[in-house]
Amino acid sequence: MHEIIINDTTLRDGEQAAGVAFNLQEKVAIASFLDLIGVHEIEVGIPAMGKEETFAIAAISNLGLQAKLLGWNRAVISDIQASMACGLERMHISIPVSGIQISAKFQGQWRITLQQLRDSISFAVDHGLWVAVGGEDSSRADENFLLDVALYAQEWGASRFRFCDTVGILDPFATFARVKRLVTALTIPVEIHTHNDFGLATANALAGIRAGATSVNTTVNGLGERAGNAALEEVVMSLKRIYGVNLGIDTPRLLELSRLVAAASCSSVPPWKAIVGENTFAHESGIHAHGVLQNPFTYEPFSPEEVGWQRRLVVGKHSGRHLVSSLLEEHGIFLNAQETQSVLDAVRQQSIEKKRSLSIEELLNLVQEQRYYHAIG
Ligand SMILES: CC(C)(COP(=O)(O)OP(=O)(O)OC[C@H]1O[C@@H](n2cnc3c(N)ncnc32)[C@H](O)[C@@H]1OP(=O)(O)O)[C@@H](O)C(=O)NCCC(=O)NCCS
Ligand SMILES: O=C(O)CC[C@@](O)(CC(=O)O)C(=O)O
Repeated sequence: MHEIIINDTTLRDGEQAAGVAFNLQEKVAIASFLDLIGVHEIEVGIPAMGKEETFAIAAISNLGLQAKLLGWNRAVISDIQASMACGLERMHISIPVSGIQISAKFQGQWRITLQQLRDSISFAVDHGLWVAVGGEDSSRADENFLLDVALYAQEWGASRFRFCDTVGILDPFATFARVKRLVTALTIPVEIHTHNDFGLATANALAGIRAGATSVNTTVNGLGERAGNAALEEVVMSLKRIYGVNLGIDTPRLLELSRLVAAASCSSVPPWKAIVGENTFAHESGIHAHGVLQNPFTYEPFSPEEVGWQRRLVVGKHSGRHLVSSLLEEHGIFLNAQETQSVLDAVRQQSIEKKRSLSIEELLNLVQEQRYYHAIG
């Protein structure tokens, strides 16, 4: 597959998630960690937001990171000036491209919209800046109009065009077709930006890449507006494991990064969240655990260590004899078939009462209780 750039927007679209507000230290820590694990580009924020944001962005910009840093701007010259004042040299300029957005923001005057885009690209290019343009709501735009905007952006000096599925309404097939059309018509690279309103953000990001997008927006844990964005960890691991594309990202540190962002965003990651959820390499069910005990790949797509986890085998309502025996044998306890079954029955009962799996200590206590019952019975 072609070269793929990860342009992570945890610090911009991620932070736009309702109720999330990173402080200076958190922004710096997240940017530094993204850089440390090898993320290629970071959209650091929106300098037009004012003092606190520009202070944090300037601090990141002064770190001398390897990753390329982009500031997000409206097609407004004062926004770009604010980005320049932070020391940024790469500008992302966003412009609405759908009828509904142009009506709401530019009273339907698409000529004025285009003029503002041209003026802001020219301003940035004249100041020696690298410019990317984002077509906000590209997925709901008239396809010919979208293409015209992208071609104008290219002609006016933009070096990349971002296709945004702003309200996450496309499926992977439609994403592929729309992005392909842009990739075929443009000479500048295309970036894909997807939202998760129907749970398709990662699938759509991959479809965009398959269609020829060479750059993809991600956020850690899929954080972002409404249902969020394509998750960094999902995109990176899908590219690595499904498509065999190694981006040079230190994937064993993805879990640490996820925890950093979860703490900074005061939001916990669901246990079943792909790649970084705590259940992703936990096995409780009897049939699965039996398989995993023979060969972990029976029920794992790749090794847990590859993303920073360790495999967990836990006993609970759905467990079977093989798992119970195996865990007990690790603690030097060898039971016969009947004893194992009675421990398993007790595990099921306790698990239902407690509404969770049991810890190893609880399992060992159960064995002791069972033995006691047998002794007095
Ligand atoms: C950018 C920001 C500083 C502007 O604040 P504000 O001046 O108080 O204005 P509002 O947010 O209420 O309204 C947005 C304005 O930007 C305009 N606008 C929206 N998108 C635009 C674009 N891509 N290019 C140019 N103008 C745009 C709107 O038409 C509206 O203009 P108006 O003030 O002339 O009516 C503020 O919205 C902010 O801090 N935003 C950060 C988060 C955010 O909105 N992200 C969304 C990215 S799409
Ligand atoms: O970069 C752009 O042009 C738009 C990016 C955006 O994130 C804007 C948003 O809704 O916050 C989107 O999804 O359209």
